Amino acid sequence: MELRAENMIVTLANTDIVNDISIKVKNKQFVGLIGPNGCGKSTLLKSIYKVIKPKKGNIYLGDLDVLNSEPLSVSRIMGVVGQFNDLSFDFTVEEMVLMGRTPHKKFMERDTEEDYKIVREALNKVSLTGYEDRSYLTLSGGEKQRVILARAIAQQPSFLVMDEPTNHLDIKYQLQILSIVKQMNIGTLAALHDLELAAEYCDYLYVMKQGKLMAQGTPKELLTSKLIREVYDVSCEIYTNPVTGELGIAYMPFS
Ligand SMILES: Nc1ncnc2c1ncn2[C@@H]1O[C@H](COP(=O)(O)OP(=O)(O)OP(=O)(O)O)[C@@H](O)[C@H]1O
Repeated sequence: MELRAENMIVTLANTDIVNDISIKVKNKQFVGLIGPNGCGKSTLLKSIYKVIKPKKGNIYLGDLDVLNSEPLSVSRIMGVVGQFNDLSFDFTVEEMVLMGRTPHKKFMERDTEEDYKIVREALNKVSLTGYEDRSYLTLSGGEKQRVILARAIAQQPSFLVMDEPTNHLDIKYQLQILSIVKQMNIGTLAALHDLELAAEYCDYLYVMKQGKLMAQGTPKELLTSKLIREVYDVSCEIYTNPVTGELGIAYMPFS
Protein backbone atom coordinates (compact mmCIF):
# COMPACT_ATOMS: atom_id res chain seq x y z
CA MET A 1 0.00 0.00 0.00
CA GLU A 2 1.33 3.42 -0.97
CA LEU A 3 1.59 6.43 1.37
CA ARG A 4 1.54 9.98 0.08
CA ALA A 5 1.98 12.90 2.44
CA GLU A 6 1.71 16.15 0.52
CA ASN A 7 2.77 19.67 1.48
CA MET A 8 2.64 18.97 5.19
CA ILE A 9 2.90 21.94 7.53
CA VAL A 10 2.76 21.25 11.27
CA THR A 11 2.77 24.21 13.62
CA LEU A 12 3.42 23.83 17.35
CA ALA A 13 3.68 26.76 19.75
CA ASN A 14 3.45 29.18 16.78
CA THR A 15 6.46 27.62 15.06
CA ASP A 16 6.40 25.64 11.82
CA ILE A 17 8.06 22.44 13.05
CA VAL A 18 7.35 20.68 9.74
CA ASN A 19 7.59 23.13 6.89
CA ASP A 20 5.99 22.11 3.60
CA ILE A 21 7.20 18.52 3.38
CA SER A 22 6.01 15.97 0.82
CA ILE A 23 7.02 12.33 0.97
CA LYS A 24 5.97 9.17 -0.76
CA VAL A 25 6.40 5.53 0.21
CA LYS A 26 5.68 3.22 -2.68
CA ASN A 27 4.01 -0.14 -2.22
CA LYS A 28 6.25 -2.47 -0.16
CA GLN A 29 9.05 0.10 -0.01
CA PHE A 30 11.07 0.57 3.22
CA VAL A 31 11.68 4.30 3.48
CA GLY A 32 13.87 5.96 6.11
CA LEU A 33 13.49 9.44 7.53
CA ILE A 34 16.79 10.77 8.84
CA GLY A 35 18.02 14.04 10.29
CA PRO A 36 19.46 15.53 13.47
CA ASN A 37 17.73 15.66 16.86
CA GLY A 38 14.83 18.09 16.90
CA CYS A 39 14.56 18.46 13.10
CA GLY A 40 10.89 17.40 13.14
CA LYS A 41 10.93 13.69 12.25
CA SER A 42 8.64 12.58 15.11
CA THR A 43 6.31 15.52 14.52
CA LEU A 44 5.93 14.59 10.86
CA LEU A 45 5.33 10.92 11.75
CA LYS A 46 2.81 11.86 14.47
CA SER A 47 0.87 13.91 11.95
CA ILE A 48 0.81 10.87 9.66
CA TYR A 49 -0.51 8.60 12.41
CA LYS A 50 -3.02 11.22 13.52
CA VAL A 51 -1.68 12.16 16.93
CA ILE A 52 -0.95 15.73 15.80
CA LYS A 53 -3.22 17.65 13.44
CA PRO A 54 -1.24 19.41 10.72
CA LYS A 55 -2.02 23.00 9.79
CA LYS A 56 -1.95 22.11 6.10
CA GLY A 57 -1.40 19.11 3.88
CA ASN A 58 -2.95 15.88 2.67
CA ILE A 59 -2.17 12.30 3.56
CA TYR A 60 -3.34 9.34 1.53
CA LEU A 61 -2.76 5.72 2.41
CA GLY A 62 -3.85 3.82 -0.67
CA ASP A 63 -7.26 5.40 -1.37
CA LEU A 64 -7.84 6.39 2.25
CA ASP A 65 -7.80 10.11 3.04
CA VAL A 66 -6.04 9.74 6.41
CA LEU A 67 -6.70 13.23 7.78
CA ASN A 68 -10.42 13.03 7.05
CA SER A 69 -10.91 9.45 8.26
CA GLU A 70 -11.77 8.07 11.69
CA PRO A 71 -8.77 6.75 13.65
CA LEU A 72 -10.36 3.28 13.64
CA SER A 73 -10.41 3.16 9.83
CA VAL A 74 -6.76 4.21 9.72
CA SER A 75 -5.74 1.69 12.40
CA ARG A 76 -7.15 -1.17 10.33
CA ILE A 77 -4.40 -0.60 7.78
CA MET A 78 -1.66 1.39 9.58
CA GLY A 79 0.50 -0.03 12.37
CA VAL A 80 2.59 2.28 14.57
CA VAL A 81 5.72 1.65 16.60
CA GLY A 82 6.23 4.90 18.50
CA GLN A 83 9.34 6.29 20.15
CA PHE A 84 8.13 6.30 23.76
CA ASN A 85 6.09 3.36 24.89
CA ASP A 86 5.33 4.04 28.52
CA LEU A 87 1.88 3.56 29.96
CA SER A 88 0.13 4.80 33.09
CA PHE A 89 -1.70 1.51 33.62
CA ASP A 90 -0.18 -1.91 33.72
CA PHE A 91 -1.12 -4.66 31.29
CA THR A 92 0.32 -8.09 30.70
CA VAL A 93 2.41 -8.63 27.60
CA GLU A 94 -0.37 -10.76 26.13
CA GLU A 95 -2.96 -8.03 26.74
CA MET A 96 -0.69 -5.46 25.12
CA VAL A 97 -0.24 -7.54 21.97
CA LEU A 98 -3.94 -8.45 21.87
CA MET A 99 -4.67 -4.71 21.55
CA GLY A 100 -3.27 -5.06 18.03
CA ARG A 101 -6.40 -7.07 17.17
CA THR A 102 -8.83 -4.34 18.36
CA PRO A 103 -9.16 -2.45 15.03
CA HIS A 104 -10.42 -5.66 13.39
CA LYS A 105 -13.15 -6.31 15.97
CA LYS A 106 -16.71 -5.16 16.42
CA PHE A 107 -17.73 -3.33 19.60
CA MET A 108 -17.49 -5.70 22.62
CA GLU A 109 -16.53 -8.64 20.39
CA ARG A 110 -14.60 -11.25 22.37
CA ASP A 111 -11.06 -12.35 21.54
CA THR A 112 -11.09 -15.60 19.60
CA GLU A 113 -8.72 -18.56 19.52
CA GLU A 114 -7.48 -17.15 16.20
CA ASP A 115 -6.60 -13.82 17.92
CA TYR A 116 -4.60 -15.66 20.60
CA LYS A 117 -2.83 -17.67 17.89
CA ILE A 118 -1.87 -14.47 16.05
CA VAL A 119 -0.59 -13.00 19.35
CA ARG A 120 1.49 -16.11 20.09
CA GLU A 121 3.02 -16.00 16.61
CA ALA A 122 3.81 -12.30 16.94
CA LEU A 123 5.52 -12.83 20.30
CA ASN A 124 7.46 -15.72 18.85
CA LYS A 125 8.65 -13.48 15.99
CA VAL A 126 10.17 -10.98 18.42
CA SER A 127 11.61 -13.76 20.64
CA LEU A 128 9.27 -13.06 23.57
CA THR A 129 7.54 -16.43 23.85
CA GLY A 130 7.08 -17.14 27.56
CA TYR A 131 6.57 -13.45 28.41
CA GLU A 132 2.76 -13.57 27.96
CA ASP A 133 1.91 -13.12 31.67
CA ARG A 134 4.70 -10.66 32.49
CA SER A 135 3.67 -7.17 33.48
CA TYR A 136 4.52 -4.77 30.66
CA LEU A 137 5.75 -2.07 33.04
CA THR A 138 8.40 -4.39 34.52
CA LEU A 139 10.04 -5.02 31.14
CA SER A 140 13.31 -3.49 30.04
CA GLY A 141 13.25 -0.75 27.40
CA GLY A 142 14.28 -3.21 24.70
CA GLU A 143 11.67 -5.80 25.74
CA LYS A 144 8.98 -3.11 25.72
CA GLN A 145 10.05 -2.07 22.23
CA ARG A 146 9.73 -5.66 21.01
CA VAL A 147 6.26 -5.99 22.61
CA ILE A 148 5.17 -2.87 20.73
CA LEU A 149 6.46 -4.36 17.49
CA ALA A 150 4.63 -7.64 18.30
CA ARG A 151 1.45 -5.58 18.77
CA ALA A 152 1.98 -4.00 15.35
CA ILE A 153 2.61 -7.44 13.81
CA ALA A 154 -0.60 -8.80 15.42
CA GLN A 155 -2.46 -5.87 13.89
CA GLN A 156 -1.57 -7.28 10.43
CA PRO A 157 -1.28 -3.79 8.92
CA SER A 158 -0.74 -2.96 5.27
CA PHE A 159 1.55 -0.08 6.22
CA LEU A 160 3.87 0.55 9.15
CA VAL A 161 5.11 3.81 10.69
CA MET A 162 8.02 3.51 13.09
CA ASP A 163 9.74 6.21 15.14
CA GLU A 164 13.26 5.09 16.00
CA PRO A 165 12.23 1.44 16.33
CA THR A 166 15.74 0.37 17.32
CA ASN A 167 15.89 2.74 20.28
CA HIS A 168 16.83 0.79 23.43
CA LEU A 169 17.78 -2.31 21.47
CA ASP A 170 21.14 -4.03 21.57
CA ILE A 171 22.72 -4.84 18.23
CA LYS A 172 21.18 -8.33 17.97
CA TYR A 173 17.66 -7.01 18.40
CA GLN A 174 18.31 -3.97 16.19
CA LEU A 175 19.14 -6.35 13.36
CA GLN A 176 16.31 -8.73 14.31
CA ILE A 177 13.64 -6.01 14.40
CA LEU A 178 14.66 -4.45 11.10
CA SER A 179 14.84 -7.89 9.45
CA ILE A 180 11.37 -8.79 10.74
CA VAL A 181 9.97 -5.54 9.43
CA LYS A 182 11.66 -6.05 6.08
CA GLN A 183 10.18 -9.58 5.89
CA MET A 184 6.69 -8.18 6.54
CA ASN A 185 7.08 -6.82 3.03
CA ILE A 186 4.70 -3.90 3.48
CA GLY A 187 5.22 -0.19 2.96
CA THR A 188 7.20 1.17 5.90
CA LEU A 189 8.21 4.66 6.93
CA ALA A 190 10.77 4.74 9.75
CA ALA A 191 12.68 7.52 11.48
CA LEU A 192 16.17 6.17 12.04
CA HIS A 193 19.32 7.54 13.64
CA ASP A 194 21.82 4.86 12.67
CA LEU A 195 22.85 5.79 9.14
CA GLU A 196 24.62 2.49 8.41
CA LEU A 197 21.49 0.54 9.38
CA ALA A 198 19.41 2.97 7.33
CA ALA A 199 21.70 2.34 4.34
CA GLU A 200 21.43 -1.42 4.78
CA TYR A 201 17.66 -1.71 5.24
CA CYS A 202 16.09 1.27 3.47
CA ASP A 203 15.22 1.38 -0.22
CA TYR A 204 14.95 5.15 -0.15
CA LEU A 205 15.76 7.97 2.31
CA TYR A 206 14.39 11.41 3.08
CA VAL A 207 16.65 13.85 4.94
CA MET A 208 15.15 16.52 7.18
CA LYS A 209 16.85 19.52 8.72
CA GLN A 210 15.15 22.28 10.73
CA GLY A 211 11.70 21.23 9.65
CA LYS A 212 12.50 21.15 5.94
CA LEU A 213 13.24 18.39 3.49
CA MET A 214 16.88 18.76 2.54
CA ALA A 215 17.47 15.82 0.22
CA GLN A 216 16.11 12.47 -0.90
CA GLY A 217 17.37 9.45 -2.78
CA THR A 218 18.63 5.91 -2.45
CA PRO A 219 21.09 5.41 0.42
CA LYS A 220 24.01 4.99 -1.99
CA GLU A 221 23.36 8.20 -3.89
CA LEU A 222 22.38 10.19 -0.80
CA LEU A 223 24.81 9.29 1.97
CA THR A 224 27.94 11.19 1.06
CA SER A 225 30.42 12.74 3.48
CA LYS A 226 29.37 16.16 2.13
CA LEU A 227 25.70 15.60 2.97
CA ILE A 228 26.46 14.15 6.40
CA ARG A 229 28.58 17.19 7.22
CA GLU A 230 25.83 19.54 6.03
CA VAL A 231 23.12 17.74 7.98
CA TYR A 232 24.88 16.65 11.16
CA ASP A 233 27.96 18.90 11.23
CA VAL A 234 30.19 15.83 11.53
CA SER A 235 33.16 14.80 9.39
CA CYS A 236 33.23 11.26 8.05
CA GLU A 237 34.51 9.02 5.29
CA ILE A 238 32.18 6.76 3.34
CA TYR A 239 33.51 3.34 2.33
CA THR A 240 32.29 -0.03 1.22
CA ASN A 241 32.47 -2.49 4.10
CA PRO A 242 34.86 -5.19 2.81
CA VAL A 243 33.03 -7.94 4.73
CA THR A 244 29.37 -7.11 4.11
CA GLY A 245 29.71 -5.11 0.90
CA GLU A 246 27.36 -2.57 2.53
CA LEU A 247 27.95 1.16 2.85
CA GLY A 248 30.14 1.96 5.84
CA ILE A 249 30.67 5.30 7.59
CA ALA A 250 33.85 6.13 9.52
CA TYR A 251 33.11 9.15 11.71
CA MET A 252 35.99 11.46 12.58
CA PRO A 253 36.28 12.38 16.25
CA PHE A 254 35.95 16.02 17.23
CA SER A 255 39.39 17.52 17.71
N1 LIG B 1 4.19 20.18 21.65
C1 LIG B 1 5.26 20.91 21.28
N2 LIG B 1 5.31 22.24 21.50
C2 LIG B 1 6.36 22.97 21.11
N3 LIG B 1 7.44 22.47 20.48
C3 LIG B 1 7.45 21.15 20.23
C4 LIG B 1 6.37 20.29 20.63
N4 LIG B 1 6.67 19.03 20.25
C5 LIG B 1 7.89 19.10 19.67
N5 LIG B 1 8.35 20.35 19.66
C6 LIG B 1 9.65 20.82 19.11
O1 LIG B 1 9.65 20.49 17.74
C7 LIG B 1 10.98 20.19 17.32
C8 LIG B 1 10.98 18.89 16.58
O2 LIG B 1 10.73 17.83 17.50
P1 LIG B 1 10.64 16.32 17.01
O3 LIG B 1 10.40 15.47 18.21
O4 LIG B 1 9.69 16.23 15.89
O5 LIG B 1 12.12 16.10 16.45
P2 LIG B 1 12.88 14.77 16.01
O6 LIG B 1 13.52 15.07 14.71
O7 LIG B 1 11.97 13.60 16.08
O8 LIG B 1 13.99 14.68 17.16
P3 LIG B 1 14.74 13.43 17.84
O9 LIG B 1 15.68 12.89 16.80
O10 LIG B 1 15.48 14.10 18.97
O11 LIG B 1 13.71 12.45 18.31
C9 LIG B 1 11.84 20.19 18.58
O12 LIG B 1 12.53 21.42 18.64
C10 LIG B 1 10.83 20.08 19.71
O13 LIG B 1 11.29 20.73 20.87
